[in-house]
Amino acid sequence: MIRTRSLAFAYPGAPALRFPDCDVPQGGTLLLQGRSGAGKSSWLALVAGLRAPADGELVVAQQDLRALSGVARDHWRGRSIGFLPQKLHLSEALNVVHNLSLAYFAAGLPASEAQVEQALAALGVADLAHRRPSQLSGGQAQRVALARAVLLAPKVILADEPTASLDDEAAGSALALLQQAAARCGATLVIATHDRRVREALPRAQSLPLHAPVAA
Ligand SMILES: Nc1ncnc2c1ncn2[C@@H]1O[C@H](COP(=O)(O)OP(=O)(O)OP(=O)(O)O)[C@@H](O)[C@H]1O
Repeated sequence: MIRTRSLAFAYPGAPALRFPDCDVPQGGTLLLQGRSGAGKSSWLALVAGLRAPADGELVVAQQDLRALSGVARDHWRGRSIGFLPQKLHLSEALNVVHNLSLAYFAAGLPASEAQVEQALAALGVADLAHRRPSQLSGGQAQRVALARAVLLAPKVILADEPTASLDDEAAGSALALLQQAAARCGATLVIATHDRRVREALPRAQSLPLHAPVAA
């Protein structure tokens, strides 16, 4: 679940971004929509506890994020949030299994290679376990990154423009994988997008339209 009230954030020297209130139940799907610069990535960073709000209430997966700081917030994020960033951030120094294992360190948990293999198998990429990221196609890398995002059965999955630069067939399959992964964890799914194909594919999803601040 995600609940925000009067949520605001400001980059130094920039006008405040003020976000509309939002209530998404556990297991619900939210499309975070708005054109480039409207604040989608900033909203995701607030909900992931990567940035602190300048103002407002923010409750994610039953946790009031204002009550958490430092290491406690990092561990909460590692256990509660599955993040599928637009740039996948897979380390070329590590193979696929070891890339996924980093999720345990971030959450302060002991790593389990068996669980990593299960997560890869659930996304149909078990045979890629010992490859380096540069040996994966774009679609395979996205599946691996999604396996990493859902490895610890997060309460909330945040996907930043998951269909950008994908053709129609690949976009459809990325959305189906995201929905299946969220359903398996009972997670709330947030997709930040300005791709109209996402709205068409998920007609029943809640929508949170964002608007860029008007320059003073
Ligand atoms: N580090 C930063 N410092 C200052 N301003 C920033 C910073 N990051 C983003 N902004 C500004 O904050 C606003 C919201 O940016 P944000 O990246 O959240 O938008 P977005 O909707 O995700 O855009 P896009 O679809 O292009 O990724 C924009 O006006 C942007 O220029």
